[in-house]
Amino acid sequence: MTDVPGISPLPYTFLGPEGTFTESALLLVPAAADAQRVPSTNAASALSMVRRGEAFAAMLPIENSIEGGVPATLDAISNGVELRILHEVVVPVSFVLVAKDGVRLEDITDVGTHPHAWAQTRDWFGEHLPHAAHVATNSTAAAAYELLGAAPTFQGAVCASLVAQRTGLKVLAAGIEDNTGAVTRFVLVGGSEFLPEPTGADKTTLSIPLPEDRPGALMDILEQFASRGVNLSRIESRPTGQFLGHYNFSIDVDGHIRDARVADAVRGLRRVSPGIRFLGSYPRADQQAPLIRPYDSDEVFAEADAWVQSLLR
Ligand SMILES: O=C(O)C(=O)Cc1ccccc1
Repeated sequence: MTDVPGISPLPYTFLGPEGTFTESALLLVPAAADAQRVPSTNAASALSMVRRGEAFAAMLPIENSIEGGVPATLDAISNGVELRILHEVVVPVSFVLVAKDGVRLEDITDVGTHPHAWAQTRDWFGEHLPHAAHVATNSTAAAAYELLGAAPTFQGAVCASLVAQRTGLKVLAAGIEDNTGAVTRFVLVGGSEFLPEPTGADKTTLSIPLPEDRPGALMDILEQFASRGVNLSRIESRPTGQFLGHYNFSIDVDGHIRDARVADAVRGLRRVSPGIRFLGSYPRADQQAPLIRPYDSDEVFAEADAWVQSLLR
């Protein structure tokens, strides 16, 4: 495994088209801001580009503080050829409602946007356009561009103000997010040959199939983290699609796979759920170092290992 190279000859891809919040997040990564960037239609096609070696890495939204995980991203990284999260970016987002010239607020019956943008503006629409129906699009910018197409299926779109500026669409309302403190987390996903170096403030993402349908199965998973003092910062279940009641747990924990306590938890998880996927260890956006109990430090793990080895000699 190698550290992430600074410069790549391959392009970066992102949930497009141009003007998505995901593109703005990608531009915050210095190496990507200087590289070629190619939009993808959805998470699955972005990751296919990486898997085929046509893109170095893909930037995708993974979670926000209002609606939780982004299912399309969680599913696309948990299935198929293994990939690694290399980097995360956390940004606040603000939305505008746009329409073509001449369309008034009261003319809007249907609104196109990404499901997470709709979830973050629900109260505003409840108050100002209570009868408006949501039409789901692959991204916010895709909705805005559809308004300019031949046969839009909605009259209004929720997107970034940047898209309104670029397209000339009229802003009918700005700052329509219900919660001004809401943030979205984006991840840069690359090939499984990369592993960013530990920084002391890292995150590890895992996808763990619930081993079998029996009492305590989830407890067995969680116990692996608890007993090594590994803190969870996100846990979500997604159906595997195989049969009803079969779930993958998508989990973020504090720490790097090179931290002894995280590696030991992952070893335990491999025994409990052999289908576990390691989806990467990467620096935390907020640079917050975790609290580690004295007996969960690398040194104490190493001492315990050495002691057992000495017993076997
Ligand atoms: O659709 C976009 O612009 C995206 O980048 C996805 C998204 C949607 C809503 C909030 C944050 C990101």
